[in-house]
Amino acid sequence: MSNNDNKRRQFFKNVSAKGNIRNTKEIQLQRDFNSGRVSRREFLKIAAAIGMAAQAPLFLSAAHAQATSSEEYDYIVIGAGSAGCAVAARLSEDPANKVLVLEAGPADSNDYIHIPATFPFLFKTPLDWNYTSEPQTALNGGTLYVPRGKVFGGSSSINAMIYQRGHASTYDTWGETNPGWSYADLLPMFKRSESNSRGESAAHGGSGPLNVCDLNDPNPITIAMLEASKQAGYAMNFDFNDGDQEGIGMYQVTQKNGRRESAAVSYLHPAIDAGRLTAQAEAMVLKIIITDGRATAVKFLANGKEHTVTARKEIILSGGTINSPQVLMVSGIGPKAHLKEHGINVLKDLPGVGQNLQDHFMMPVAYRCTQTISLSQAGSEQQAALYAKGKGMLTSNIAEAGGFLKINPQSPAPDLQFHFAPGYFILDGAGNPTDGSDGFTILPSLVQSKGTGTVKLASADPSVKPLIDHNIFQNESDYDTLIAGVKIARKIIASPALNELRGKEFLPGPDVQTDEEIKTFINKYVQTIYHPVGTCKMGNDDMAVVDHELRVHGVDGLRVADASIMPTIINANTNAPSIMIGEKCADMIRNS
Ligand SMILES: Cc1cc2nc3c(=O)[nH]c(=O)nc-3n(C[C@H](O)[C@H](O)[C@H](O)COP(=O)(O)OP(=O)(O)OC[C@H]3O[C@@H](n4cnc5c(N)ncnc54)[C@H](O)[C@@H]3O)c2cc1C
Repeated sequence: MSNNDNKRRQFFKNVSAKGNIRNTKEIQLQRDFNSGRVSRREFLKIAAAIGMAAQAPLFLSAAHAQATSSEEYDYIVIGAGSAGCAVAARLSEDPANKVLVLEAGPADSNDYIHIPATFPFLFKTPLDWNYTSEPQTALNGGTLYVPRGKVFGGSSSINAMIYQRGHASTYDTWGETNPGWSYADLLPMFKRSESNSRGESAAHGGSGPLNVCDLNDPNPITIAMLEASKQAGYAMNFDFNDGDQEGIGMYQVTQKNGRRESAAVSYLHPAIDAGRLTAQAEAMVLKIIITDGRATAVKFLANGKEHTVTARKEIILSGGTINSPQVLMVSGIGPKAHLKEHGINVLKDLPGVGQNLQDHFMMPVAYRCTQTISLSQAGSEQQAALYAKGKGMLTSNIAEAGGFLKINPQSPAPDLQFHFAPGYFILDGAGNPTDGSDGFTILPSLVQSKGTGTVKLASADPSVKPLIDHNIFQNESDYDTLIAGVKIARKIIASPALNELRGKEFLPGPDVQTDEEIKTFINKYVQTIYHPVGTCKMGNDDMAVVDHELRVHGVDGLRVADASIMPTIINANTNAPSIMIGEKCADMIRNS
């Protein structure tokens, strides 16, 4: 049994003992509903009777929404992730639009999605596409783990819930060649999506579907890390999204009452419940069908059978940065020579499909903690009881705080981000000590990496994982930023505010001091921050895949709306921008 399985079991024992997770009756009801033994109406009635009503919409599987080959829709959205949920829900606001969402993964009924602190338990489960990069030259053949949500909500159902938009200058650069994409153009989209618990302001929305708030119960270690940062000389930042990104502070999170606000919770479920759209779970899209240069239908696999549904108006591909280029390529849209290599009939030669992969990279500076107050204690009965009240460690998003600094003074935006975790977070959690000890971690994060990578097909068969090559540290200067980050993390941790909590340095460890030693350590412990973007980039150059209205160049009736369209990576976490892209796409379709 893996370390993760053990943790899951222990955690479940404690939490379910307090009855805060669904009880046996609720689980049985869910099973009966999923298998079709009870109808949706009966489900809601029984859920009300057993006191599950408030949560019931989350557990309503859309498995009953079966699209069949004979059906036609106005819009078909491929992928119920951050962007897909937003675009589909917005399009469905017009009752004249018949909208279908096809999602390869299941509905989001797994408890670990909704309990914030348990998202790493979803890694490498069936709710994760569970990709691994190709061996990386700079890492001496080492690989990077690339989790991607395969479930309603997509990656927003398994992410760390940090709410960030990134620096305005990145969008302004996009806007130079893509009309309508400067930060000033996009701010209304960010605000429209957001309901910030601090209220509406010039920078924030107060009544959008996506709930954003301060953490209900920040860990005392996090508070001490902020104080230590101040002592180390860094400015405090109360709001990273109001135009001034630099400094250190608490992160706002996509949560409500201590529960996750995924794009499915905020956009998709309300639309399903209102009967405005059809969302089909466990429907794996195999191919977009192009007839005479127009995308007309989608072929998908559900319950072991292939179906083809027709789109009267448009198809919107929101499969995410890894899967969207794969779906395009297996459908005949992509670099000619590469498609031919796999025996795919080339319908549109677009050399940029799968190119321009960009990501963020981070690494742990971890210390033992001398008090038993870190997230290692999150599975206790006491914490389970607190969780029932929307408090305690289970409401933690793990990366509770952090900030942004500019290491290279020429950089238009901060190039180094920090993630502060009041627990261990080493090698995607898989490298955490197994002794149950307490610890904390600062993760310096490279957010303006200079290289680009690729997503290529391993096969024409859509069920075969594509080849992901980050080409990490293609540019030697990227090391300098992370090495600077390690030194700053150590400086912060050495500050007096952490005197009562600081144990021994666990990683890199006292022996690792020179730049060369730190570089060797980085090559062993670096990981992605799970922010791949750019593989179907927007623009009008030869390598662009979509135009500024997200329409695939040279193919009618087909748009891409997800993180893959970013021409350059923003310098912060990518969920809110992906949702914004969904909002923007819906707007452009409505106005077309
Ligand atoms: C572990 C983790 C932690 C993260 N932490 C944060 C964070 O704290 N803050 C933040 O801002 N960002 C975070 N991110 C990044 C952020 O969540 C993503 O950038 C964002 O969700 C991407 O949205 P998307 O719409 O591009 O793709 P996704 O949300 O990944 O959606 C793609 C959807 O398409 C579906 N799909 C793909 N192929 C097919 C197919 N063939 N047929 C049918 N369906 C298909 C997928 O199953 C998925 O549901 C994190 C990501 C991960 C994985």
